[in-house]
Amino acid sequence: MTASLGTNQLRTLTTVMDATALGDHRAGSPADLLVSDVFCWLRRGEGLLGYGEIANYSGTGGERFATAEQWWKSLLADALVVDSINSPGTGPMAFGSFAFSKTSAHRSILVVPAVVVGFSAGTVWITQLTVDGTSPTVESAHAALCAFLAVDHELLELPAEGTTAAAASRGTLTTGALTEEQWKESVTAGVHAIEGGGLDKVVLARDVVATFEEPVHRVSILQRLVQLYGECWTYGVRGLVGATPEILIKVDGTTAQARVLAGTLDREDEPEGSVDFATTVLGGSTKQRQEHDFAVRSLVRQLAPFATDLSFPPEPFILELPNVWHLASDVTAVLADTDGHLPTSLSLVEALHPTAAVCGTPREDAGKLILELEKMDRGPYAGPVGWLDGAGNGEWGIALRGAVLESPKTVRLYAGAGIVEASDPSAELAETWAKFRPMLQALGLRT
Ligand SMILES: C=C(O[C@H]1C=CC=C(C(=O)O)[C@@H]1O)C(=O)O
Repeated sequence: MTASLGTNQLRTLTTVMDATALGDHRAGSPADLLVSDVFCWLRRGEGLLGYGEIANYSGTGGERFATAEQWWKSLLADALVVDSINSPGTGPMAFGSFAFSKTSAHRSILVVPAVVVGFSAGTVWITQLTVDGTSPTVESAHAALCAFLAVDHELLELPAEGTTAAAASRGTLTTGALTEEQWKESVTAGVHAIEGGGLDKVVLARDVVATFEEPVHRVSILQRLVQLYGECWTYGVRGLVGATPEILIKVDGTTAQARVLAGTLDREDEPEGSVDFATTVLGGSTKQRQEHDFAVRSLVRQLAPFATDLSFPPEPFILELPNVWHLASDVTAVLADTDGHLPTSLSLVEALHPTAAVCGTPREDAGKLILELEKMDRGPYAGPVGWLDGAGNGEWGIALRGAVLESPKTVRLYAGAGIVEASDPSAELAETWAKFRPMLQALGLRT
């Protein structure tokens, strides 16, 4: 583990944001406040944006969640907090992204920003965080935000509205770890492993690499995802960007919620299709229902020890996204209090990750097969991405429908599909293309 923080205690100040203090800067909606290296967690006009970095944790291995939590707790231990709002996401907070696998070389991170702007239920707040011994004030918080927005404005020539990240620079797509044929062979091997007994489901993913002539604009990727995939959670944590429809866990006080997805239908194959059509096709497919049920059961099994009450509807609903329909189940839990302590969002992430929506059933066997068949390090793909605060609240999505900006002109995209006994390799391959679509659109490689 490595960690960096100033020598002084963490000090934070949270206050209702005064939009007029932003002067010329875009005042209103979160999308107006996106800048090139912003930390981002947004959905339907609500969420959190972070600017700058004052402290961070980074680590690898099986203990990455526990060591990150310890680091966060030690930072909070003597923090000086002034918070006039006191709701999830106010006060001390950090953005995070964790590697999918404990064997990954990719470093999991928690990053404490210098300034946070939050949007929730009509309230807009600003938090300034310091570790350099200075005490934030209402004025210094707004001034710091203005500085981040102004610098970015000077550095970045934003593409005209409506243009896409890569519109100015042609991009090419190349194979990642496996060719399409090789990946289909891996799917066939996965199906054989399931037929052999002991394994019910394995989620197999693949990567493709987009290379551009000109540097891509991270900010316009985020803008485009927010604009096109408003129903999803648009995330940006350093080089990791995307718009996920799946929530691993959200903690708000004593309540926890998850949105479990598994079971997919490409909307492009059925341009005239409606939600009713998707209900019939997805809901009526034993294969899709099986895939979904494994995912729900794995989440519920892992969450149950932390809950006094846990509920989910008997039937999944259809989640309609611009690219696909999914079978979806929202699970709600009342968290159990142990010796006066509720589980934190990060401790639940540790217990729940990876669910059968991104790994398989049984988890251990599926995990081993993924390493063997995918021939790649998933890095942060399908790992938890989101934020936590000082009170234990947080929102953690599963990093799907995303990509890693590996260099200014290179972007690696990831997508996977749940494999069960009835899986057809060509259909699963087509499904990965449907799941690449949000990032391809954001990069201007598809309409
Ligand atoms: C593994 C991915 O999606 C998961 C989430 C929803 C539906 C899925 C499916 O139908 O296979 C996957 O379990 C991905 O987007 O890369």
